[in-house]
Order: sequence, then C-alpha cells, then structure tokens
Amino acid sequence: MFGRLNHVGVATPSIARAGEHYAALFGTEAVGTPFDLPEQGVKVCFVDAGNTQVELIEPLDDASPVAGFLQRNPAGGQHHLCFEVADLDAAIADLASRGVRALGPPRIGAHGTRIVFLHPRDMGGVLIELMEAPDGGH
Ligand SMILES: CC[C@H](C(=O)O)C(=O)SCCNC(=O)CCNC(=O)[C@H](O)C(C)(C)COP(=O)(O)OP(=O)(O)OC[C@H]1O[C@@H](n2cnc3c(N)ncnc32)[C@H](O)[C@@H]1OP(=O)(O)O
Ligand SMILES: [Co+2]
Repeated sequence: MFGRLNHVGVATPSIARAGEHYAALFGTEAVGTPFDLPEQGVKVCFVDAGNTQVELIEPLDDASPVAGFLQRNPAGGQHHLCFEVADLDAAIADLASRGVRALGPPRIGAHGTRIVFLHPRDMGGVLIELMEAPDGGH
C-alpha cells in the first residue's frame, strides 16, 4: 500500500541555519526557497537528497504542531516520514480497519497534494505522513 519515501521531515528552530547546514552537505543548489504554510502552522524548505527530500519545518507560532516537538527537542530533530500512496481515502480506511488512527481529515500539504498524518502511537512511535501521488509512489 505505501509507495516511495517522499520526504523525511526535520523540525528545526531556524530554517535559515538548518538551510546553511544542509547546503554544506548537499550543495547550495539542493536547498529550495523557504515558504510559509500558515494553514499548517509551519515554514517549509525542501532539500533535494537524491531519491528523496529532506523537509525542513519551522513553527510559525506557538500553536504550530511543531512547537510542542521543539519544546521537547530544542535543537530540532527527525520529526516524521512521508510515504506516497495511490489512494489516500482507501489507505485511511484500510489503516482504520487495522486500528491505526488518522490525525484529522486529509488536507493539502506542502507539495499541493492531499496528505494525512497517522498517530505515532499506532505506528511504532513514528509520526507517519501519507501523501497522495499520481503514480502511488511506485
Ligand atoms: C502538512 C505540511 C507538511 C507536508 O509535508 O505537507 C508537513 O509535514 S507539516 C509537519 C507538521 N505538522 C504535523 O506534524 C501535523 C501532525 N502532528 C500532530 O498532530 C502532532 O504533532 C502530534 C499529535 C503528532 C503530537 O502532538 P504534540 O506534539 O502536542 O505531542 P503529544 O503529547 O500530543 O504526543 C502524543 C504522542 O505522540 C508522540 N509524538 C509527538 N510527536 C511525535 C513525533 N514527531 N514523532 C514520534 N512521536 C511523536 C509523543 O511522544 C506522545 O507519545 P507518548 O506515547 O504519549 O509519549
Ligand atoms: Co511532511
């Protein structure tokens, strides 16, 4: 059901500083232009990492879903994994039948496609994001 790893979400208190760090690792041209996603409460910056991306996320305010994570991890850290799926609604229904909770209804994510998050407690302690992709990630 899950397809390719679309991105690894990395929370950071400063996308400006994290961007410099990743530019030194992947090259300046790999670091995209940061943009705000106010409806998701985050500033986002994608770093091209070959066969996937690193998604740097910085809270826009204290109400951001990333704010709690940074209170627990002030320097930032690995936040979530995002996998592609062909049919998000079918994936949500199948996972629900296995007792895996979705965190709210699908919404539009940073790539402009429908996404949903799954509860970490139901996924072995890992926050998983599912992103609907035309080819289902295969
Ligand atoms: C959508 C735009 C963009 C994209 O790619 O398109 C993004 O990815 S934006 C990413 C930021 N947005 C989100 O993360 C939305 C979904 N997240 C949430 O709803 C919350 O972060 C939530 C519910 C996962 C955690 O909420 P909170 O930080 O308030 O902590 P809780 O005490 O409620 O946590 C409950 C439970 O989950 C564990 N936890 C929390 N965060 C993580 C994490 N990143 N990875 C793994 N586990 C996590 C926490 O330790 C608690 O576990 P417990 O068993 O109670 O110890
Ligand atoms: Co993400």
